[in-house]
Amino acid sequence: MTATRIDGKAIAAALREKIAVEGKKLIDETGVVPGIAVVIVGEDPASKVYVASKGKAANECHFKSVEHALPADTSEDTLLSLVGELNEDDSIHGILVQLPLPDHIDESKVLELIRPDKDVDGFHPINVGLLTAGAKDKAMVPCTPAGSLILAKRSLGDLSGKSAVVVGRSNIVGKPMAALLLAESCTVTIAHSRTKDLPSVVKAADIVVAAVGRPQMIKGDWIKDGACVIDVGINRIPAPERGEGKTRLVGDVDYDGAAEHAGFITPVPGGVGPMTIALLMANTLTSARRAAGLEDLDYAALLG
Ligand SMILES: Nc1nc2c(c(=O)[nH]1)N[C@@H](CN(C=O)c1ccc(C(=O)N[C@@H](CCC(=O)O)C(=O)O)cc1)CN2
Repeated sequence: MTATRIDGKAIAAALREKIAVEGKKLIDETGVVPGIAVVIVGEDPASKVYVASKGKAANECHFKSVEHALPADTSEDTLLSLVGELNEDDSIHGILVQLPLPDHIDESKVLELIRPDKDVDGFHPINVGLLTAGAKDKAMVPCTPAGSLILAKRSLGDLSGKSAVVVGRSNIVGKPMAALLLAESCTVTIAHSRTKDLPSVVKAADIVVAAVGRPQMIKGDWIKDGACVIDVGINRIPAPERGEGKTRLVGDVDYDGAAEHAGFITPVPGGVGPMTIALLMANTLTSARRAAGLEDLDYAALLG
């Protein structure tokens, strides 16, 4: 079997276009301009690229977009004060603090200060609790898992009764992904570094979500024939074949090997990553619509 490649880049672009139309409609009909503030601390090159992409996407969606770039030695108190100001700013509907933060800043303190209704990352304990309690319609859902779910549903249709394995138990991806799959009535296993016989656990799954942060760790012959493989990993590895000192991005899955078994598979780059940014725009629009007293949009349905 040769898998169908899931074109996350194209799907994300289509979704951003739909959001731009809805953003414009909201502005024209209510005067509410969706506003997002992205805060970055330090000089991490990858984080700078992601933050720039978020600003560009927000502009294309007709949103107000504000970037706060703080030096790496910014104190925790300074960052907390900024978040406090953004919480009070009525023109800002979404606040995102780019992760990772420098070691001297307590990440959970910062994330817990963001007002839950402006928490477009979905990392605040209130949003985590709503999602875990099965009330995802009231929550802000983390962008990467929400985007991954859209890709899986577009590939397989109804996920009810399917077996899913999420490899990785991070708060950002693994745990919310498992909650979303459970809400779709999948039978969900969360696998991690202590899981015994990981290849067999993966082999049993109709849906494999790889979010472990280890380049090409999941091998092709671990994948069940016809499975849907969603690769969340973004790892930069040396690529001497491209020239001295060159690198390339790979996922957590051995793409070529897995594509021989899977029915559907996301590439890296061009799979889940672009969906993360599209869903951030979706969450910002949701927050602005809620502030205007409007109901939530169904972004999967909007995509058609
Ligand atoms: N506050 C947050 N911090 C981080 C998150 C997050 O969701 N919220 N996720 C990641 C980084 N991230 C968004 O912030 C992100 C990562 C990757 C991509 C992406 O589009 N990747 C491209 C490849 C880009 C490249 O060439 O490097 C792809 O996969 O095609 C978007 C967003 C950690 N921090």
